[in-house]
Parts: sequence; structure tokens; C-alpha cells
Amino acid sequence: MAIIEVKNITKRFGNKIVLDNVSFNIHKGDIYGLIGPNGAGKSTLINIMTGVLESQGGDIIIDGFSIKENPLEAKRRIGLVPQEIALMETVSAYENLEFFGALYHLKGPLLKKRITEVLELTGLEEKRKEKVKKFSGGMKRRLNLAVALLHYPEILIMDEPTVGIDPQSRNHIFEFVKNINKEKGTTILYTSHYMEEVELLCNELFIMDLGKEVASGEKQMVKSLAGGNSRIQLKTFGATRETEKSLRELKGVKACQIEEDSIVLMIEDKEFQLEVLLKILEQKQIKIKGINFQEPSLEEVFLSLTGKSLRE
Ligand SMILES: Nc1ncnc2c1ncn2[C@@H]1O[C@H](COP(=O)(O)OP(=O)(O)OP(=O)(O)O)[C@@H](O)[C@H]1O
Repeated sequence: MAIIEVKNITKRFGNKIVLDNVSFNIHKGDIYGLIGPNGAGKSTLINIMTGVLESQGGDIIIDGFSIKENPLEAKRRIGLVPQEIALMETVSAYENLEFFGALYHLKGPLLKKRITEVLELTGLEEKRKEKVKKFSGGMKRRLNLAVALLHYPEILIMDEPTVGIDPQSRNHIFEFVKNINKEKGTTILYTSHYMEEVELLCNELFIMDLGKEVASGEKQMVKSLAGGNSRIQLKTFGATRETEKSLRELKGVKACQIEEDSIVLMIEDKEFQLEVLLKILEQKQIKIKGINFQEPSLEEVFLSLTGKSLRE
């Protein structure tokens, strides 16, 4: 069942079209990746989804409630972890949670219980009395996440949650996303321009560029759109520049590189013949110790569909 239905969303700033007829469905329990380079329109779409901005066309239905017609019911189901950290610096983590809890109309023992739970979920129990200004960027992000969880949202929207944080906090956020999804069944919408994160976490995705859909659907299916290219790594010893040159000339080989103890080939699946490669290596008396096929990364998928790299 779709818990979020994005229906034909169009958004213009002045005469610039920032979202052009964007549609997709997120199902209950998904970890859904919304990806695209800077300026693709991800934050604008999230702002429309959370009622901060209005779209000119289309609607977003959250658990059956339209963000246009029934914004309170729609927003009640969402916890947002914004890209910009929104916390009070001069008071403690606990006091921040009390303040934001009150905004969700939580009070008394219930608020206390929720604060204890979200501090535990984000690994900040020991830091609860510390002032936020003393927190690292990663800890601030985790506290931002704790705030978003106070009202037990069914849907958690995370806008670039790992930008500018240390590896430890990043891992913590990854583990947290996986756990809350598995144990509480929370649906997650995760936006990022870091492909490896989306690759690791998400089962479904929507790739966008310049306000438009590039590809969407189940991760493996999206990957298969990369034009049937794969990467082969052969563990060998003794390959030379001359070997590299002759392998490059083989049918279906798009690129070849000799590394210290391996040969790496980018191949076009349809054209490439493994037997021919093996024969050549045998003739050259190059022994193969291992062979490893890898599917294309999402980075390569984006490149093959748009001709552009995702990185700035
Ligand atoms: N308030 C605004 N007025 C005018 N243009 C805007 C406004 N907000 C965003 N834009 C433009 O809309 C486009 C999409 O921006 P948006 O922030 O949604 O992209 P993004 O995919 O979230 O990128 P990033 O990862 O950098 O946040 C950009 O070209 C941006 O300059």
C-alpha cells in the first residue's frame, strides 16, 4: 500500500520550473531514496511534502490525506530531519527536546518517556545535559533526528542527513535508519547526493535531475537501465601494458586497466565474450587466481542515463 503518493507535482520560482510533473509512490515500510545532484529539486519537493511550500500543480497524499486539503492530518504522520540543523544552541539537548516536544503538544510523563526513548535511539543519553553549542556537527544531526522522532512518526523524511559529519556519526545514522525501519516499520524517505549511501540503505529509488525524473523503481531494476554494462575484476599476476592494449581491442570491452595484481575491465554485457578473454590470457601465460563480476554502481547508472556525473 502506498503511504506517500506524489502526484504530478509542478513547482515554479518566477518563470523557472524547478519541479516538472514529478510523480512516484512510496510504500509502507520502504527505505526510499530520493537522489539527484545539487539543485535537482529534492529539497523543494520535501518542502512541498511537509507543507512548507505550495506546488502550482499536483498533490501529495500522505496515508490517504492530501497535503493541500488536509495538511494537519498529513503532517502529523511525518517526522522531518531538515538539511539545515534547527536547534537552540545555548540550552541542553534535553531542554531542546522538551521545547520541541511541547510544539507537538507532548507534556508530563509522556514527554519524559519519549525524550528518554529518542535519546537512546540516537545514542545521545550521556550527552543529554550538555549544551548544544558544545556538540560536534554529527551530534547536532543526531539531536535533530531525535527531535523528528518525538511524536512517533510513521514516516521519517531525512534531507541529506550526513552532509558534513564525521564517519562515526554517519555510521550511527545508517544503523539507526536500518533499525527503526526493521523494528518499528517506519517508512523512510532518504535524500542524498551520495550514491553509496543510497545504494547501501534503500530498496526503491527515484533519481531526478533538473526537476525531472531520470529513473525510478526497485533498485536492481534501476541499475539494469545502465545499458547492460558491468565491471569485471580478474585477479592475475604478470599482466603488462601490452596485455592491456590487446584486451582493449576485444569486442565489448569499453575500458581496461591493469592494477598491481589485477585486470579491471568495463564491459558491455551483450557484446562481451568471456571465453575469448580467457583464451588470450592463456596464450600470454597469465594465470587467473580469481574473477569477480560487479554490477554498475548508481553513480554509473546516473552517468549512463544523463551523460553527467552526480558529483559537483
Ligand atoms: N526560494 C527559491 N527561489 C528561487 N529559486 C529557488 C528557491 N529555492 C530553490 N530554488 C532553485 O530551485 C532549484 C532546486 O533547488 P533544491 O534546493 O530543491 O535542490 P536540491 O536537489 O535539494 O539541491 P541541494 O542538494 O543543493 O539542496 C535550484 O535551481 C535552486 O536554485
